[in-house]
This record gives sequence, C-alpha cells and structure tokens, in this order.
Amino acid sequence: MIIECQKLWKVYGDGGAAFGNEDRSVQERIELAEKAGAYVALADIDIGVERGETLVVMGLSGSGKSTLLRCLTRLIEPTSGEVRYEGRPITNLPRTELLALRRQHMSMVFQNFALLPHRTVLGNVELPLEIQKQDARSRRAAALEMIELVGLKSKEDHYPHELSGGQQQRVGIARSLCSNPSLWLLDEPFSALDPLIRREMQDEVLRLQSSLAKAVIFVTHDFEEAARVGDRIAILRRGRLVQCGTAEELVSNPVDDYVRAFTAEVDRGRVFKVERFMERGEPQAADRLVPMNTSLKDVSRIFAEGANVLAFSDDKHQTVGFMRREKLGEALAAAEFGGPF
Ligand SMILES: Nc1ncnc2c1ncn2[C@@H]1O[C@H](COP(=O)(O)OP(=O)(O)OP(=O)(O)O)[C@@H](O)[C@H]1O
Repeated sequence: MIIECQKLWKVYGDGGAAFGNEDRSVQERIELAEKAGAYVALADIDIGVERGETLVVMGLSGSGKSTLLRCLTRLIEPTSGEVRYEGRPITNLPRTELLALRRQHMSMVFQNFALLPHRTVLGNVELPLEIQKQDARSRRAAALEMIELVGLKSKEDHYPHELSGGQQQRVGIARSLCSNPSLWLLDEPFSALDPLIRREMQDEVLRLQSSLAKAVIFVTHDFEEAARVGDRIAILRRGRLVQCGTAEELVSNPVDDYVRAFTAEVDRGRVFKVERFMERGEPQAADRLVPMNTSLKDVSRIFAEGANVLAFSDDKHQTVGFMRREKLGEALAAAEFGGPF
C-alpha cells in the first residue's frame, strides 16, 4: 500500500476523549463523544490505496471526505489511529520530515484550481519544484513536459485568467504531477466544470493514471464520475465508512439505503461489465475479440456497429467467453432490473 490508515478518528471540540474507550462499539463511542460536546468527523476508518489504484471517496456533504483526505496527509492531525506511508507510520513523524514527505511524494488538486493569478502557466506548474529548490533549468524542463502531457503546449506564457475553467484545471493537474508524486489526491477536482468538459477531464485522469500509475484518492459527489474513474469506491456517512467496493459491487449489492440512494440514478449498462453476462467458453466464430471488463453499454455499441457474435478475453488475452447479438436485450434488462444471469 502507498497510503493506509487504521482505526482513524478525527474528533473536534470538547469531550473528544470520551470516544477513546475501545471496549465499546464504534457507535457507542460516537454517542459518548457527542454527548460530551464533541463532533466526530471520522470514526474508526480503515482504508488504503495501492500503486496504480484509484480509490474514490463519496458521501453527502459533511460526511468527512475532505477530512479523511487531509488526515491521511496530516494536513489535519488525526485524533487517533495510525496512518502509514509505504508501510511506515507517519502519524508521529516530526514536522520537517512530514513536510519533506509531502513535498516529494504527495500532491493535491483542488476544486477551485488554486492557481496563482500573477504567475504564468509555466510559473504555476513549476512552483512545487521551486519550493523543493530545484535549479531553474531542470524545473523548467520538467514543467514543460507536464504542460505538454496535459495538452497545454503553447499556453506556457498565458496567465490563469486567459484560460477556460477546464484549461485552468489542466494547469492544476500539471502542477500536481510536476514533482512526480506517488500519492495523487484530487478533492472534487471537476465540480466547477460543465458536464462535457468534466467528462473530458475524467478521460484525462484515466489516461494519465494508465501511464503514470499513481496511488490516487479522488473525492466526488457524483457516482457516474466515481464509476468512471475509480477502481474502488468508499462511501462515507457521518464519518463512518459504510461500504467500499467496485462500482459494480455497490450497484448490485448496496449494504443499505444510503448506498442504494447514491447508486440509484446510475446508468447500469455503463457500470456492469460484460463478464457477468457472457456465456463461458469459446465461440465457434466471432466478429471481434473484446476485453471482458468492457461495459455492457460499450458492448451494445459494438453490436450496433454490426457484430453478430463477440468473444471476450481475460487480462492474458485468452478467450474466456462470448455473446450472441440476440442475448444482448436480456443482458441489458438484467442489468437494469436484476434477474437471472
Ligand atoms: N475545525 C472544525 N471544527 C469542527 N467541526 C469541523 C471542523 N472542520 C470540519 N468540521 C466538520 O466535520 C464534518 C466533515 O467535514 P468535511 O469537510 O470533511 O466534509 P465533506 O464530506 O468533505 O463535505 P463537503 O462535501 O461539503 O466538502 C463536517 O460536519 C464539518 O462541519
């Protein structure tokens, strides 16, 4: 794991010590603390993210998403529990070491872009390396590379106000990646963008993640976004981790109505992979071979383009299943309404 926490609590205000009695249940401890006048923002959270993995954190406003992100980097000090970076506890790391760890290995993208208005694109992107006291030449080279990577080549000398919202967030992304962090944190990075640009930016994150393989924690309110960018989704409710799993698991097996409400509006064809609907084995003939983790929606598109039989492969490119065009309707109905498959 790049970053993980165990039994993480953040309790604000007076009477916080009341939660500390581990003989009691988590719920009792929350009630004790709140009776004593404290506010429990995070209660007993265990979670971690591996290299190359994107964990999405979701929950209603005030459920503790930003607090969790900040406690993991100790931008907010946890009240109790352990945080480990690459297996090493950082909960008691001295201030200077913590700062160095953050600068070198962690970075964050914010909802409001947080760019410096009087600096150019280049000036903004190279800032983290300037803080690390890298020499001007090498930081400029690294920043230009990042600017190109996020598709803003030729905009190096522009100022933030000369850019669209989407472009400004690309600058935020380039800046956050410039120091080559292992842990990439994105706190509702696209909420201020309109839906089309938002999708484009989600694709951008997917593209960058597939080549850079960071450990990513991505906070969002939007389940469609979570399903698109996340390998796993963690749902928080009033500081507690209610459920953590793939989008498909949360949609097909929500633990309670709170989780169900998050997934209710989602396009299930996009979330469900064809793997659960395909017939096992090899077809006699197929028009195309497609990975079995393709969404049912994308499979429908391929059928719509004229295919009659599709074969599906596992991650070793072996054919493991197939689907005939006439089975698609049944699969889509099962995805939407449940049923045999
Ligand atoms: N310094 C503080 N003192 C007391 N309570 C706080 C403090 N900071 C945050 N809180 C409370 O902790 C809870 C969690 O806040 P947090 O910002 O993590 O929520 P969030 O899920 O990120 O919400 P949003 O989606 O609105 O950003 C909120 O109820 C908030 O009011």
